[in-house]
This record gives sequence, C-alpha cells and structure tokens, in this order.
Amino acid sequence: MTRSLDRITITGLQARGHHGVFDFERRDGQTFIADVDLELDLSAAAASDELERTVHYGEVAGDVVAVIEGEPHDLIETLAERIAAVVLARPAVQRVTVTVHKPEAPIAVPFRDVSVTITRAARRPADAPAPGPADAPTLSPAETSAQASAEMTRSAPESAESQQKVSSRRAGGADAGAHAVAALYPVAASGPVAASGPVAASRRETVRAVIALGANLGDRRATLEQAVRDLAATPGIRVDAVSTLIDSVAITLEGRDETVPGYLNGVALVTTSLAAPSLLDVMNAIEDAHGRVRAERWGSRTLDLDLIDYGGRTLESERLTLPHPRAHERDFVLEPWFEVEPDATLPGRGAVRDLIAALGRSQRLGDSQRLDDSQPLDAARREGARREGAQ
Ligand SMILES: Nc1ncnc2c1ncn2[C@@H]1O[C@H](COP(=O)(O)OP(=O)(O)OP(=O)(O)O)[C@@H](O)[C@H]1O
Ligand SMILES: Nc1nc2c(c(=O)[nH]1)N=C(CO)CN2
Repeated sequence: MTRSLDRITITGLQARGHHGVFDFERRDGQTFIADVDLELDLSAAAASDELERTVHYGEVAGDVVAVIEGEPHDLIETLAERIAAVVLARPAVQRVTVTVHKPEAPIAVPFRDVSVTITRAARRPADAPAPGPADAPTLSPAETSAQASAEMTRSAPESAESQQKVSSRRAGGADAGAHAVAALYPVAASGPVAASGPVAASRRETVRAVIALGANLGDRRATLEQAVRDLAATPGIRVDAVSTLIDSVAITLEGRDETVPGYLNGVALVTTSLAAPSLLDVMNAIEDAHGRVRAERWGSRTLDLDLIDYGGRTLESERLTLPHPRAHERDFVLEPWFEVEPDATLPGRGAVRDLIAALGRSQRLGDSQRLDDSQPLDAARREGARREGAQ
C-alpha cells in the first residue's frame, strides 16, 4: 500500500524577473512570487535528524529564485513548469505543486493577484526506496535556469566556502609575488554576496565571473571607476579584484583603427549569486546609465561591459554566449585578466597565459600600455562594496 507523502512547503518566495509577453515587461522586469509544496518521504530524516536525508529548503529557495531571475519566458505557466523541473531534479522529491503569482501583471482593472498553479510528479516510481543522501546531486541557481533552457553545460560550481578558500590562496600567492598584485586581493574587505529580497537568508550558490570593461568616449577612467562602483554596490555581486587599466587602439570591424578614439580596458573578477542572465541585465543597465548608445557593432562607446566567463559554464542563447565568443582573440581582455588571475583558463580555449602567447607579438595591440596608477579603480571597488553593505 502506498502511504501518503510528507511535505515541505515554502511560500512567498519573491524575486524580480523579466517574464511577460509585452516588450516593457521584458525590459523593465517586475516582481514574481512563488509557492512550492514538495511531497517526499521525511521519515528517514526525522529518525536520523540528518539534513543529508531530506531536502535543504534554503537551497530549494535559492534555486527557485534563480529560475525567476533567469531566462525570461512569455507565460507564468512556463515559469511554473521550469520551477517544477528544478525542484523535481532533487531525487528525494516525488511531487511538487508550484504556484506563481504575478501581482504587478498588466491587467487594466484593479486586482489583487493573478497566479497559476501546477502539480508535477517525478518520473520515478512513487514507492521506490528514497535515494541515500536525499539531496544528492543538486543544481546550482545558474544551472537551474540553464536546465530550463537545456543549453548550459558546466563545471562544478564553487560554494561560497570553497570560493573563500580559493581567494585566500590567491591572496597568499600574491603576497609571495609582486605586491602590486596582492593589493588587488583584499578578499576580507569585500562585501558579502547576498541575494536580495526575502530569501536573503537562504544559502545561495555563488559563481565566479569575469567581466571586461571598456570605454573610448567621454571621461573613460571616470566611467570605468563608476562602473566598478556600480557593480560592487549591486546586491548579489561582490567585486573581488580589478586589474590595472590598459590603453589600447580601437579595433573596429575594419581592424585596428588609430583614427578612432583609443580605449581604456580592464577586467573585474566578481563573485555573484545572480544567474548569468540577471548578471547580464545588471551589466546592461550600468551601460545604459552611462549613456551607452547601441548604434553599431564594435562602434565607439561610453561604456562596454562584457561577460567573459561565468563559472566555467558554456551557454549559447539568444542574448548570451558563454564564454564570450571573442575573448580569446582580444589581448585587451586577456592581458588584464591574466594580471589579476595568472592561472585563469578560458573554457574551451585553454590557459589565458597561452592564449596571450598565441596572439603573438605582431598581432598584439602594440600600443597597449599599462597605466601605472590604477588605484582609483580599486578604491571604486571598495567604495561600491561599502555602499552595498549600507543598503
Ligand atoms: N558574453 C556576453 N557578454 C556581453 N554581451 C553578450 C554576451 N553574449 C551575448 N551578448 C549579447 O551581445 C549583445 C551586443 O553586445 P555589445 O553591444 O556589447 O556588442 P559589441 O560590444 O558591439 O561586440 P562584442 O560582443 O564583440 O564585444 C548584447 O545585447 C548581449 O545580449
Ligand atoms: N581596443 C578596443 N577595441 C575594441 C573594444 C575594446 O574594448 N577595446 N571593444 C569593442 C567592442 O566590444 C570593439 N573594439
């Protein structure tokens, strides 16, 4: 006889997403709220008092929020289906009921809420024995949105804890080497990486990402400093290190062009709890805030922020390709990256050190030069982190 299952229920999970059929919904985003009701057998966990034998509700909350923040869908029906899929990816969960609320939906008459509710079952026999550690192979927030689009592959995500270890190790390595590099790793001084909103207390998986910065119009240095400040002040983003800035000749569709204003380029290493599409949203918003006009490809711009690497993942979607498809041939990206992460690798391309060597002297931007004073950029990073902490 099949006995009825136990339940874990989380209600009111709130996050900002860009789902909807209207352009303005895609552009501006709005609040979505999810309730999830997991059906599973909790007796082994209750008997042993072991977290490993149940499902960590904090992680589920993080996964759900990542789906809301991730790849936009037209319908809340689709969003609910994606949420159900990531919850059911946890082997212990037999059935899940998902409600997605869209309280700010564009409905022309006063209303309190609109929602959809779906129930989905795992394609596992309901009375099969519960898997060992109930929660075994879990998905990171980024993966969950990736799984939704079924496009992303990955290497293992780094937990906040392992990330801290990696950063500390790097700081030690830097101490042993040039002290200029050590100054770029004040790990302890950086702010926490927290999810915004009601799930801030839940443990969110964090991912290391590499963001390239460039500008060739206006006060380039001031713009790049402000962009670093803006990134560091964004909840869910911690800027761990910034490179010095290099001055480089503009590469246009015609090649090197010295008649076009030259670029200042640099790289920021960040740790983020945002899903990759949400991180790109933030980057685009910062570009827009600096008057970025998207007139022509490789045209002059006040600010360009490119997502070079996101936790080693590869992705090919309409608006985001990971790693950045042209990073391997750009020494204005590779050189600053190498400076702050000498052992970095570009997924599918190899060690950044080797990629720089492969470009060969003749192809390098001969005019690239290190600006000896990049302190303002690091000061901007710290100031942004303080601003985020104060929020
Ligand atoms: N990894 C990525 N980082 C940033 N934008 C990306 C990435 N992958 C895809 N895109 C998409 O590329 C679009 C165009 O970006 P952008 O205007 O910065 O291009 P570009 O700077 O002219 O050229 P390039 O991408 O070669 O630097 C963006 O709207 C974004 O959706
Ligand atoms: N030197 C240089 N040239 C470019 C750059 C850039 O950042 N630096 N960015 C481009 C489009 O993203 C096109 N050309």
